[in-house]
Amino acid sequence: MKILFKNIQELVQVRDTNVEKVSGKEMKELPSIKNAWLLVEDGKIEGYGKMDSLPQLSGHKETDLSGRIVLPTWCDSHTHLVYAGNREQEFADRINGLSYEEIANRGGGILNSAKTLQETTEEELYLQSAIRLKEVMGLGTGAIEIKSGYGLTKDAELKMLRVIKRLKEEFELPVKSTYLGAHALPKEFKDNKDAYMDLVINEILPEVEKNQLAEYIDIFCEKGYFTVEDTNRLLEAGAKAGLTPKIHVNQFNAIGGVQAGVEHSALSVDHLEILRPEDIAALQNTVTMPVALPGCSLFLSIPYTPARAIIDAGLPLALATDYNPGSSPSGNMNLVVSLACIKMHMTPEEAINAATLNGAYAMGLSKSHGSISIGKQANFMVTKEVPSYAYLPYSFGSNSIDQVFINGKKIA
Ligand SMILES: N=CN[C@@H](CCC(=O)O)C(=O)O
Ligand SMILES: [Zn+2]
Repeated sequence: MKILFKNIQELVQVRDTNVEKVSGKEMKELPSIKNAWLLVEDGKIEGYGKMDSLPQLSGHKETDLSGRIVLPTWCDSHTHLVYAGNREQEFADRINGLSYEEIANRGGGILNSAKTLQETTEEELYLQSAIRLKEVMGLGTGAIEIKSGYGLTKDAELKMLRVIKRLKEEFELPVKSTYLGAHALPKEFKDNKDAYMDLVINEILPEVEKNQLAEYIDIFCEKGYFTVEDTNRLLEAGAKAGLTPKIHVNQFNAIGGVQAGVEHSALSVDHLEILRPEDIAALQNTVTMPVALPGCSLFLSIPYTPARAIIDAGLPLALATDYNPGSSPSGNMNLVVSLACIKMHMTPEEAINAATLNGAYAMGLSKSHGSISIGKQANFMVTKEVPSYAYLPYSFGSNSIDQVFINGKKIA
């Protein structure tokens, strides 16, 4: 069945399918068509153009979108959406003066979430996660990556990854899965990190590979968590198991994680709140997408990723939510796009490019998602009556998204 959307006030992010990411100055350009039509057939984008070029059609359904803007759905390339319970008590502790690091050192933080998750059944974990996924889809997310890393035992890591697999099977949007066994060191391994790395690499990874539970591999490369040596060791083993790296680096300290990611042809290096000129230099002419997570900077009151330095150096940049219970308990990409404009000095065009096409690239999806292009999946969102696309980040905190379509089907 063909569906025609007509009289669209502005159709945003229209591109040839062969544009897989945008970098540097290109990020300021957001190609769009005013007073447009969009034709969808069998879940894919069949055509688009200006209303005065609308072809003769028959046997199709029509929807009038006067006054509405249409954009591709958000591509959220970094989340920890599968988790059990919440950590609002630690939130209160931080308000009362404890730092994220102090909370982690007291056994809170990631280890706190891991304890709760280990005690939660697989079914319950699925149900909690499915509620979050439905919520973010309603806010315009049409492709998502989800990590393990709150299990930290063989059973619990595999439980998380099976839940991600079930979300993949039961939801229409593409879900990419990342194995993050090396997220934090469990208490039992406090004095023996190598033994934990052995578990992550020799016990859990083979199961992940055998059961095809992940596409990507991740590690928290950070002082007090895992070193560059741990990162190299894990990523080598991951490559043998067919997993591409997407790694946590430079959140609190720059210790060489960017360089390690680039050397292993990481698809993305994420966080980058603390970035040195040599880290920016290392990213030049590579396949690695830098990913900023401004929700985490807001929530933890840490620096924002220096987007201007990255983009002005000619690099691409993607934006993602980092949705997780400890450092970014929001999966709202609209808020992320607003924060990028307000706090990271990105223009609305740069922020929308970063949250759509470049986000798709950071999940290996830019051939099928992230722009309005003929042959791509018809994943798009329709705004309420708003004056322009810049109104979306400008009106931070308001929900300007009225309808969401995944594979041409209205899901919200
Ligand atoms: N930094 C490491 N992992 C998560 C936070 C985990 C947590 O605090 O639960 C992040 O990306 O911010
Ligand atoms: Zn994260």
